[in-house]
Amino acid sequence: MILMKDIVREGHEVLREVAQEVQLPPSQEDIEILNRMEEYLKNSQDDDLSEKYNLRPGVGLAAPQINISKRMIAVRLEDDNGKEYHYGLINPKIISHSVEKSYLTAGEGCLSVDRNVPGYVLRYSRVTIKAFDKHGSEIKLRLRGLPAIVFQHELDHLNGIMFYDHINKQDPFYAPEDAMPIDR
Ligand SMILES: CC(C)(C)[C@H](NC(=O)Nc1cc(F)cc(F)c1)C(=O)N(CC(=O)NO)CC1CCCC1
Ligand SMILES: [Zn+2]
Repeated sequence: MILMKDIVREGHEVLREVAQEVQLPPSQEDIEILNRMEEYLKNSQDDDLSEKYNLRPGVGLAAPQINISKRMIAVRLEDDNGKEYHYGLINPKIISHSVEKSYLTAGEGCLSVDRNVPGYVLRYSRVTIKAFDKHGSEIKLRLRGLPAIVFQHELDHLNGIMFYDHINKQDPFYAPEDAMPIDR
């Protein structure tokens, strides 16, 4: 199982690389990696297991964060309506997005960043993502709200982008008029 020691922290070059596309259909090895990433999120959200193994509760994880420079991400969260988003995606890409932006009013953190970096991270409010699942089938996801934020955060990791790269240097809490705040 993935433990916190397996999650690379900022400063590790793999977090600044553009990850490699995964060959389809995915190999057993790649499927196993994706399963372990999904399992980490599940374990980290289980009160007993997260305490027992000292896991930081995560809602998303990208393969580069476990030092695997491949285009795979795992997401596990529920939105405000209780809809579950449990996904393991291969070669995800945004194929369309809103002009409007959204941001978490609490700012963002990262499992690979052991410090607080205050400021708003502006992201597209709505995104359509095309990806492949572990069976190699193509899937399309239309996302908004917190799920859209999480998927964009994970996708950034596949392109070597950290959340704080988006924070306005002059005014970290700058948000355009028409941006939509999302409270946790
Ligand atoms: C780094 C950490 C703080 C653990 C963060 N969790 C998180 O934001 N939880 C959360 C947020 C909400 F808005 C509502 C709620 F119910 C729980 C997280 O897992 N990640 C995953 C990560 O680092 N992936 O690489 C960072 C998030 C920041 C915004 C999207 C993902
Ligand atoms: Zn992150």
